[in-house]
Amino acid sequence: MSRYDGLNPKQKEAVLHTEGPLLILAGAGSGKTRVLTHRISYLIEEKGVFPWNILAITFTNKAAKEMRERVDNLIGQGGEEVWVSTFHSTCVRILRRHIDKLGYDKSFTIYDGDDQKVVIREVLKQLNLDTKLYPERSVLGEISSAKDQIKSPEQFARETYGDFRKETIAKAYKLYQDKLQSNNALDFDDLINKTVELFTVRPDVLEEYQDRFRYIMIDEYQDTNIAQYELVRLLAKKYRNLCVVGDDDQSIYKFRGANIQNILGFEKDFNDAVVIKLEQNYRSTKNILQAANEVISNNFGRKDKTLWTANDDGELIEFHNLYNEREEAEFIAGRIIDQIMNHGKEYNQFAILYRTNAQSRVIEEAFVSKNIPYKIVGGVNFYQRKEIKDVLAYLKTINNSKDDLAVKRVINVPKRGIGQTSIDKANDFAMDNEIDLYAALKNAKAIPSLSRAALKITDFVNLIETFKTKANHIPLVELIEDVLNVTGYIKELRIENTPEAQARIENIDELISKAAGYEESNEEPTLNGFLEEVSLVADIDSMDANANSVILMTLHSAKGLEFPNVFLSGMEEGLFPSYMSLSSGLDEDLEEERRLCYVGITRAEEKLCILCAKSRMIRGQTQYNSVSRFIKEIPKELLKESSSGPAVTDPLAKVKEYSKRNNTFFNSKPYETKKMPVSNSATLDFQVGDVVKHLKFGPGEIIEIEPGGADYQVTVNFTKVGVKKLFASLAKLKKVE
Ligand SMILES: Nc1ncnc2c1ncn2[C@@H]1O[C@H](COP(=O)(O)OP(=O)(O)OP(=O)(O)O)[C@@H](O)[C@H]1O
Ligand SMILES: [Mg+2]
Repeated sequence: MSRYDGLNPKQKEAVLHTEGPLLILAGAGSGKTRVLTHRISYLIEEKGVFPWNILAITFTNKAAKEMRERVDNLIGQGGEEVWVSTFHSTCVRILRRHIDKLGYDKSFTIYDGDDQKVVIREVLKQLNLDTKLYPERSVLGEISSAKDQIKSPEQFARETYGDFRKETIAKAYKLYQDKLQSNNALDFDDLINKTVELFTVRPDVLEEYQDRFRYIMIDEYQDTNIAQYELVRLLAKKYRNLCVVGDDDQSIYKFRGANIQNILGFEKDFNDAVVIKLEQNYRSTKNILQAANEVISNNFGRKDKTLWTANDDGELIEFHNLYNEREEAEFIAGRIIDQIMNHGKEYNQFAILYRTNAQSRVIEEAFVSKNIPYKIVGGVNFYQRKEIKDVLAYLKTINNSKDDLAVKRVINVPKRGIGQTSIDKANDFAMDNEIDLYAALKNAKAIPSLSRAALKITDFVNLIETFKTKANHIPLVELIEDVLNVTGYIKELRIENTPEAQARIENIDELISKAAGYEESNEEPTLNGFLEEVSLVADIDSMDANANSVILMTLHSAKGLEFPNVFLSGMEEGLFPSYMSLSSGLDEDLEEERRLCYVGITRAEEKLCILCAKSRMIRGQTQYNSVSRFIKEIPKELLKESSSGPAVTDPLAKVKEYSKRNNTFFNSKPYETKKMPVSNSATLDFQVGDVVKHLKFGPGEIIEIEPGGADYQVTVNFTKVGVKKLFASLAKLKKVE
């Protein structure tokens, strides 16, 4: 039996169709990603294609890593020669070799969102623009969307002629771009656009890559933007072996320029494309899949698809309407503990998904107080932390001293008596002479009115120069340690000796471990390579599938992933669908939210639990929102209220919870009021004085039983762990006869 027999006939057809354009358009969990990995192995093993002739593009680094693992498992040796990477990493690899042809240095730096903000701030200042009228974020947003459409500053200016505001933004865009170039830096959008530019101005380079990537595959195709599509179109033009897989119902990045038209455009640009539809879902239970199908069927203007599954019906979908966000968090925590203690589940089988990053904090707090290990994906990224950015800025300065931002970040960190005025003078000097800041610093003595600061600047330059020399001879880890010691950075933290400083030291240690790992896993580790790897790590990479912890992330980050148990939290009007999508009044915005909901529901394999809160603190204000319309779109026979109560620790909250369950739960039609099923506490089979056994704590004696609203609170004196108060319905105590 061949490994391809495990595929259904449609999937097999897609795997076997290797020559010419192919579009696989299919719903969630239908095996699109699986088809791609099998296709790669089929090309290599059955068609004799060289691994290095294959390019597979995924949406996140995490997805690339997973695909790489699957490919390695399928084909073993040689698999590592296949390029499996995101659009951004693919472009970085190409640009590192060829960007000099566009007038950049090959050691260019990649700017993240924070770096971009620093640059745009300078731009707005230089153009004397009022940041109230031109907020940084919105100017950056407009620049980014111009870049998504591959519009140069000049083209943008031409198209906006006559519109004063846009003309001003065009000027800002131009200056922003000039600054990036003189810093020898690219932002994330540039990575794609510069590669397209390279391929356009240098057909010879394009052809080299066309010959290299004879077989191209793209996952999550529905979320590519115009620039990315152009890149693919160029690469695939010669051999036309392009296979894209996607689901128009999961297009959730319109705000980043993703363009559903690309799916339609594909059929136009490659008019002989074969289209294959997959209709069987292998991921979810019947109930979960039906709920997803029902919700998405409310969108108009979609390609109609019928997705079915041979999986079991599974459990009903739970829905809980809680009092506020804290109770929601407590509920989730209680439920997870119950599942772990009484149902043999593991932490890593749970994922909590939410619409906005800010929702995670309360859930995190509940988890911390209950000792639930968790990993948060997104939010404050490790690489956004001050100390990490500082150390990296040193490394960037050593690697590419044209990077003015990095130089400015470290020139007086730790403090070495170089004040802002001196830095400004050096900066002016650099601008006047059209050189980079570091070059100006090297010439400090020539800068007028620097006086004593010139000496200190020269010391700084000498320090960096020593590191530069060392960088070529010593391992990366040693270089980082050297930087930390010689500059006194670590000493300063040690002297500070606060828990916060300690945490910073631990983070730096973590970065050193990261560098050591990089050196071990790369045959030719370089400082440049390390910085590149680090700057490409999207938030999602902090997720380690092997770690046994609960995963918290936004719905956007969850795309393509699957988990046995999923909690969808904060399903309220104004939060999900978002206030923005409701207030715009545009159907397309609401439909994008609904697609996001479809993505969320279809992440669940076995169990889905949907939550909402009657009141919620958002940006410091309590809001009272009604139940999300998306919940109302799920047929009520698929929903149920769970039978075990939440682990509410505050007794008053428990009473509130009880009255809510019996009076107000589901009070908004179309749902009927459902009575909380009598919890097992009503039939307690033990009394005070009995010896009982607990799954985790072992044997103990019942000291007290207190009746509560919906449950009993039982006080037990355990032989091993002492006195504990437990909720009867959660604790599952067994009387020892
Ligand atoms: N023919 C098959 N037999 C058994 N399991 C399958 C088959 N096809 C897919 N699966 C399993 O179904 C699950 C979903 O597959 P996959 O992740 O490839 O779907 P997808 O279409 O890419 O989903 P999404 O739209 O969410 O990205 C995976 O666990 C996969 O291993
Ligand atoms: Mg997929």
